[in-house]
Amino acid sequence: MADKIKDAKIIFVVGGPGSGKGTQCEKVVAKYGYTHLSSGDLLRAEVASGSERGKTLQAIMQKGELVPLDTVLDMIKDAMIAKADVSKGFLIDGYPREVKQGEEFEKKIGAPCLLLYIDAKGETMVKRLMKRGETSGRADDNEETIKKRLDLYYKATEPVIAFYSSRGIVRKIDSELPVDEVFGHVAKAIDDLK
Ligand SMILES: Nc1ncnc2c1ncn2[C@@H]1O[C@H](COP(=O)(O)OP(=O)(O)O)[C@@H](O)[C@H]1O
Ligand SMILES: Nc1ncnc2c1ncn2[C@H]1C[C@H](O)[C@@H](COP(=O)(O)OP(=O)(O)O)O1
Ligand SMILES: [Mg+2]
Repeated sequence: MADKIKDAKIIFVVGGPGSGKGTQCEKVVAKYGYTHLSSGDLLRAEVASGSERGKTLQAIMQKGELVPLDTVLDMIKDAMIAKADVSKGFLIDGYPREVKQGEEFEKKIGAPCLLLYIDAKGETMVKRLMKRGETSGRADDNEETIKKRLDLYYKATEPVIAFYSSRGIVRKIDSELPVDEVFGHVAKAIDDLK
């Protein structure tokens, strides 16, 4: 496994709920052809399959909590293996959500070369998620769950940024700007890798 993907770049995309991670990842895919793996999307696909495991996951996500580390890491790992031969880079979106997830990822898969920290204010994220909730159909895009997700982000995920900052691979991106301007900064961070 580690062998197969050793030449591919691994980029962690971290930010609060509704900060714009998915939006920016789509644009990176379009410009750079990297493989986008969103932990949330992988989990929602499992829920959509109607499996027993999916039902358990749905209940956790609806409460705004984190699903067990092993579940999400296995899903990401399987998805990476499936693309290992063709991918020049992986965008790991929504992972790690706590420091422990980062440590386990590195033990089982490899080290990231960049962490894109997609940063928006709490009130901005809430506004965007309430708007997204009008059409997303997502069980967690409602006021009560959004508040829990935000609290958990500040408590569990922000320490991830400090953890990787000490390694010098964090690029903080101001996501209050319009989408294309945000992408300008994202693209710069990726271009600087070369
Ligand atoms: N820079 C931005 N300016 C305004 N709206 C944005 C911006 N980035 C994302 N959005 C909107 O905010 C919502 C959340 O974005 P999304 O990419 O799904 O965030 P995340 O994956 O971090 O939860 C979406 O409805 C998206 O269209
Ligand atoms: N790395 C991870 N560890 C544990 N749970 C995760 C996870 N990634 C996603 N989940 C679960 C809990 C999240 O509240 C939910 C939705 O995640 P998401 O789609 O990444 O949200 P968003 O893009 O709005 O930030 O899925
Ligand atoms: Mg997302």
